[in-house]
Amino acid sequence: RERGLPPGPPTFPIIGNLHILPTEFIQYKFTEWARQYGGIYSLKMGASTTIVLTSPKLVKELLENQNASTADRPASHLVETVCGRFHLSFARYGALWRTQRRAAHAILGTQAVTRLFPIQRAEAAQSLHDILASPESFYAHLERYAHSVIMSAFYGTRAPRCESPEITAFFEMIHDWSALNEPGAVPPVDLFPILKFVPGWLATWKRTAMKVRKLQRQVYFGLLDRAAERIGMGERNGSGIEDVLERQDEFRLHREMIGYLGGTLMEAGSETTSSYLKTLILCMIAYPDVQRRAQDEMDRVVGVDRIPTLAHLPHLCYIQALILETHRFRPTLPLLLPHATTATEKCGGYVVPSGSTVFVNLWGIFQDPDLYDDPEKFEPERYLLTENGAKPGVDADGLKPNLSFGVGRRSCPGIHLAENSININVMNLIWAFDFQPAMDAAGNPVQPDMFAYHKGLGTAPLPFKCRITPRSAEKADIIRREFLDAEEVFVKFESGLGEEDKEFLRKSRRQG
Ligand code: HEM
Repeated sequence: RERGLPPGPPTFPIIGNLHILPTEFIQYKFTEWARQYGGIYSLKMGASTTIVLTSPKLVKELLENQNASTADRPASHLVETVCGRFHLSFARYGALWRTQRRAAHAILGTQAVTRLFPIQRAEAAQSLHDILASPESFYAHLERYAHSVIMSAFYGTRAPRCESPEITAFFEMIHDWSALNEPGAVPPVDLFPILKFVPGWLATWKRTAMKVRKLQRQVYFGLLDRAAERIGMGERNGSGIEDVLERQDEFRLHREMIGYLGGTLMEAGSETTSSYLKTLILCMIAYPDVQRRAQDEMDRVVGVDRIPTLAHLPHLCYIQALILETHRFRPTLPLLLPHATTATEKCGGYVVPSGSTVFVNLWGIFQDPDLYDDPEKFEPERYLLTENGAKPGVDADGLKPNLSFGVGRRSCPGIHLAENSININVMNLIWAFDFQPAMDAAGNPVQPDMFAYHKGLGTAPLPFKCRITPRSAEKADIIRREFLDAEEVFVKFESGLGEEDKEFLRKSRRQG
């Protein structure tokens, strides 16, 4: 470890700390080391340096105050093999990234997402209806919701059922893509470039990477071509792709960039949103008192004879606290996405060399007992005491309530769309349903495992069983009515659907 670097675990010649890195749930080890080495420490990966930040103050000092030199992403041979240089989330900092990011802002900025809100509301109404009809499939219904919103927002075509071909193809691809992104799934080709030359028949990861690339291109460019065809026929519905194609020269985007722009938005926005909502349900089951308090507030402010709207949210203090606590309790991206530095910087009095990888250990921050009382408990009340949920009186500089969406120039451009989705669905779900543990054969409640999460950079609760029932027959009627009313909004996004999707819609609308 070079002089001036933050401290860290002892290193081994050549490999540094590589041998002690866990290959799954790395955030737990990062947190253990943070308690030992402090809010900033370093790891050596071969010759390169990784910095781990577990202090909001130091996150602010490095990633916010020095945002121009900390906005890169680490080089990744895997990403280049699969997506070239056009994957907005993993793109190196530079002109290509800037071009795509500008286009993403045009589609997802505050004003633009106001136009998208009717489709989010309509999709959320379908979600309630789907859960009412088949509560045991709530997992798939939440995934469909999140995916369909982005499909409509960007491509202008929705995905009305879990089995819609656009959903199955996308999730088949994402399954392999997430597995490849798992730390340890691919040999350390970026540290030891010689490994790139291992022939495909010896390297399974290379074959999977090529399969993912093929699937991604089929899905992303297939959707792009369909959207272009629709627009060519004069059918417009205000979706992002219309703006992007119309302003293609102004944005300086070519076909390859547009294909990956849409693909990245689906990848970045779909699983994150559904994972958040699954965690919410998990917490409602494990913390029935919180559920009751949230339901009481919904009934008091919204009433029982109308569905909630965004206008109710400012009057729902406990629900707002619940939303923030769900982000804190199980952050969807527990290490955000890795940043990389393009200049040597100072942080906490230590040197952060140019070319370092920087991880924000959000999990470690959110579980820090110096910042939060009983951090392992799900307690929305903490956000009623202070804006960022920290213990009253502690120095919580840098602890923004929206830290879960990242920091600096790479922070989430989808935050407004995501927050609208979260707000409307949390209100809807709490208003509509009771969530209870599943029963075992002997009739005893089975408490879900609060740590049974998917591994990987992005996490989500593993499938769990529970009982979801409407809170009253009147509410069930309102849900059916809202679903039928949503057709008015949906109709503009359904023209390009396949026959099976259309038949499904005809049937569910007939049944109400
Ligand atoms: C619960 C929902 C979501 C959460 C918690 C979330 C969180 C994040 C985080 C932590 C990052 C990395 C920030 C960093 O590196 O500092 C990120 C990046 C990103 N997010 Fe989100 N996100 C969500 C939803 C969405 C949605 C709905 C979209 C778009 C439709 C989206 C698009 C993106 C993109 C494109 C990036 C990469 C930005 C870049 O590298 O320049 N996200 N998000």
